[in-house]
Amino acid sequence: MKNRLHDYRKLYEKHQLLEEEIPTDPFELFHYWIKETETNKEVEEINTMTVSTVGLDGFPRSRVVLLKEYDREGFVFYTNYLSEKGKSIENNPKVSLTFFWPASERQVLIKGIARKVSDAESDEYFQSRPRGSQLGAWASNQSSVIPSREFLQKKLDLLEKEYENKPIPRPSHWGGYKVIPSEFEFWQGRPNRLHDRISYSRENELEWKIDRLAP
Ligand SMILES: Cc1cc2nc3c(=O)[nH]c(=O)nc-3n(C[C@H](O)[C@H](O)[C@H](O)COP(=O)(O)O)c2cc1C
Ligand SMILES: Cc1ncc(COP(=O)(O)O)c(C=O)c1O
Repeated sequence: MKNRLHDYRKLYEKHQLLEEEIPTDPFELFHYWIKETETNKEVEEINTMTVSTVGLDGFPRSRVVLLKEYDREGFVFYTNYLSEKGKSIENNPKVSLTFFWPASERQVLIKGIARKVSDAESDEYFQSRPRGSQLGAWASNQSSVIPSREFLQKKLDLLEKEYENKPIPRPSHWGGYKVIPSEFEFWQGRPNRLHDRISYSRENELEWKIDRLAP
């Protein structure tokens, strides 16, 4: 059976991205796009991004994570350092991030190097999470094969008893990565599939080369 999705056809026409209107600093444009998307209250989880890594087997692998912080240096997400992605990053810190905001017909691609954030930063973020999520980080040996759902639940039950009325420390294998970009691409959907694509490549600490790419 062939399932055709040919009739999904959206015309992109909400915005444009023109050289004369963009900042020289890609972080500024990213910030502007996030802030603008945030004003649309119908958009959920604007901080989701796809992080792609190169696995130990040489294959790329992508998965969604939550962007928790960004500044003029980079983009931070939190995860298990011993997960598949954690092991991949330790072996090869070259990653890409992809944001897709359908409501504003925009995509942002980022190429960069992932570095662990400091223990102090990871501790601070971990302590801000709900206790359930903190215990979840202890309970889940992320990416490993487990026998059943019950196995996880039992671990959680034991952890709840162990940490009853006690602060929950951050597992040393759980923390943040900051992706330091060397390239950004801002994609704005336009009619006739002739989208605007503006790329920023890092030239030095402060300067970026701006190019328009064919859609
Ligand atoms: C909306 C959404 C947000 C997620 N956020 C995170 C996150 O911030 N950190 C994380 O480790 N996994 C997050 N996940 C789960 C990951 O997609 C993935 O399943 C998990 O990190 C294991 O990936 P790996 O086995 O490739 O390392 C999220 C999934 C979704 C759908
Ligand atoms: C496995 C996993 N770890 C971490 C996170 C980040 O969650 P939090 O917002 O609790 O830090 C998520 C979010 O979905 C997740 O699924």
